[in-house]
Amino acid sequence: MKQHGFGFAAPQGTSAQNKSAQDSGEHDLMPPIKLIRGYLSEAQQTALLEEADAYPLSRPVIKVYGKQHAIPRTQVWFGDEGCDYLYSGLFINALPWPKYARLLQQKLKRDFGLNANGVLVNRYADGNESMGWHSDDEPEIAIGSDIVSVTLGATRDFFIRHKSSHHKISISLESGDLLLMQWPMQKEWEHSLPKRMKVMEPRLNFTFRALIKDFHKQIAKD
Ligand SMILES: O=C(O)CCC(=O)C(=O)O
Ligand SMILES: [Fe+2]
Repeated sequence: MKQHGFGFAAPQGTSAQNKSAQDSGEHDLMPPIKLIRGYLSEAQQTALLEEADAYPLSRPVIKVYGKQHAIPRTQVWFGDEGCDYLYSGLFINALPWPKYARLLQQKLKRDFGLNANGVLVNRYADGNESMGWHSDDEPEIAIGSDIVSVTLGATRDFFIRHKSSHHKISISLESGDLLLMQWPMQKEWEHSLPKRMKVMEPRLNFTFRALIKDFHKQIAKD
């Protein structure tokens, strides 16, 4: 792979906050998020996209309402040792961090103090691929931790909906954008990535998460 001589330095002007969140309701109920447009430079985006060409993505089959379905996207989980993830009833062993995903994790630590020890990478081949409504509220996610989502490739709409009022907002996420989902968003809000048939290009999304190390080993012992 080509080497990109840059150090994932802290960005200039990480100022935009909630600006492009389109409020579709009458009231001002807003999820605890921060949106940073253009968080990654073009060079950083290229490095990650090129690296991702070699990621061992798979399309696991999960149970939804009692029926088995192949997920409408492909994914891979990278993380520290002991940071395995049980996601939609699926046990995923952490694979070792690739170089640029690791550099991005370290940059998020510098810029936000984020203690992520794993990242779920989702790839949506085109607008026909999607993710349904859910919260990232698995028990192994460390209490009080934020989740950071970084988008590469195609622009896609991202929905956030309040669990009880169903108040919904839509954010158009573009390549290089970062969405910080702050604790306790996952308790009160769900999110989804709807299908968009006009989108022909692939999109990659990295969600960095802080897991309780050895959570599953602990459970097995109990
Ligand atoms: O692709 C996205 O923007 C959303 C990904 C997501 O919600 C997840 O991985 O849990
Ligand atoms: Fe999610």
